Amino acid sequence: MSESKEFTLAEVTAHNTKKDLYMVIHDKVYDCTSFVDEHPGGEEVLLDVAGQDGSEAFEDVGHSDEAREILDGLLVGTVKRMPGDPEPKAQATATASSSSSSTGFGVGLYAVILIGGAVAYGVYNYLQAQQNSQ
Ligand code: HEM
Repeated sequence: MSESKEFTLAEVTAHNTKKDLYMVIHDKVYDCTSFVDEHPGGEEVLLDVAGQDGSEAFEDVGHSDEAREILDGLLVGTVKRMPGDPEPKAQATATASSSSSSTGFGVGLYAVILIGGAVAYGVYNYLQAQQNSQ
């Protein structure tokens, strides 16, 4: 099998058993069938993401360079994204976290405007009172 073969996500999904296990990591397709029994983290975790995008699961563990070398040896192709396919996992997470942090900033911004307005109003009233008393 050549490394340049392209798979749609639907094609990868079909390889979801212990005897035929493909996995997508960072938009590359890996045939992990021969590695299932050797995985130091056990076969269960690999079966959990069989035929799916395992990028997040793989990165969460903080696999070593050695693990990444093994991964290179299992490469069979790349993902061919079709219209309507879900976004790559890693990117989807980044978008989600950046949008949540921008929401936080939005709330903070409102607070600054409100407090700033209240302070300005207080100062204005104070100055008026000062002027009136003169
Ligand atoms: C084909 C993809 C994968 C390869 C080649 C691989 C390879 C390895 C290797 C070599 C180790 C030993 C520690 C290290 O060198 O980092 C390891 C540990 C581990 N892996 Fe994976 N792994 C893969 C996918 C996954 C996935 C998808 C998960 C899901 C959570 C996972 C979970 C773990 C865990 C929990 C350990 C720690 C085991 C321990 O220290 O007791 N691995 N993996």
